[in-house]
Amino acid sequence: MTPSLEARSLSLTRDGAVVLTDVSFIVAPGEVYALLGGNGAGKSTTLLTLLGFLQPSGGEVLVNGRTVASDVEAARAQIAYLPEAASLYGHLDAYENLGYFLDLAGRKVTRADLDAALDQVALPPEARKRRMQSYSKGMRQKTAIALAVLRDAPILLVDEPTSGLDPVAIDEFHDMVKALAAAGRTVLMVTHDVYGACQVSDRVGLLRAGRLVGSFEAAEGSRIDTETVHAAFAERSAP
Ligand SMILES: Nc1ncnc2c1ncn2[C@@H]1O[C@H](COP(=O)(O)OP(=O)(O)OP(=O)(O)O)[C@@H](O)[C@H]1O
Repeated sequence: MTPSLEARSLSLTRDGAVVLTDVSFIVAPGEVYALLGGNGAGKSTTLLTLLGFLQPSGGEVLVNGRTVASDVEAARAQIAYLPEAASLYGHLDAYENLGYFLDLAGRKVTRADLDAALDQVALPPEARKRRMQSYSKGMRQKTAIALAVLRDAPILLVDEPTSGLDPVAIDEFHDMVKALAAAGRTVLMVTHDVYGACQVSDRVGLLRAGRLVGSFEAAEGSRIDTETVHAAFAERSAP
């Protein structure tokens, strides 16, 4: 099966500094993959490279089996990118935001379609007509995920999804990710959160100083062991 996302011996230099070195991973369709690492490990850089905003200095990145550099627009059309702060308009309500961005993407949707997507992410109906500047981070994130669902993007790239969320919102986010994956979408999330990564992911890659130093997979019918990943994360020097 063609992977949804792939990094092949990816290396990258930013402002003369080596930021990624020989990073390789595969994310299969319908899989949740967490790229875990500390500050400055290269997680966001990896996402930006998959989106074609940064160019590899070595190796390549592929979306659905095609090198991103060969057709950046085709790659981006497959991807919904959720940056840490969801970029929606505070002076518009949820319906207006979704309508505006879907219009830009050339999608025609009805109010019923919007409500169905907002139901799916459990955004309370009474909030939907409120300006988004009054939303909590969790509510903004739900709206952004509803947008990704309505755009029908098969791949979601999510940057630090749970930072600043309360425990209930974190659980809701994890449930959404699992539901999206169960419906066949591929999710790559970058995070510092060992526990969350292990809860929700099929596989976890550990990035340290731009190198992938560990890869963890759940045994059949169980979750990835948080203790093992935490111990690897906490190691000071790369093996
Ligand atoms: N615009 C930039 N120009 C040059 N170097 C950058 C730039 N942005 C990030 N870097 C450097 O690239 C390295 C990786 O940064 P990146 O943002 O990918 O890390 P990260 O793992 O996402 O970190 P964090 O968890 O803190 O968000 C760091 O050393 C950082 O200083």
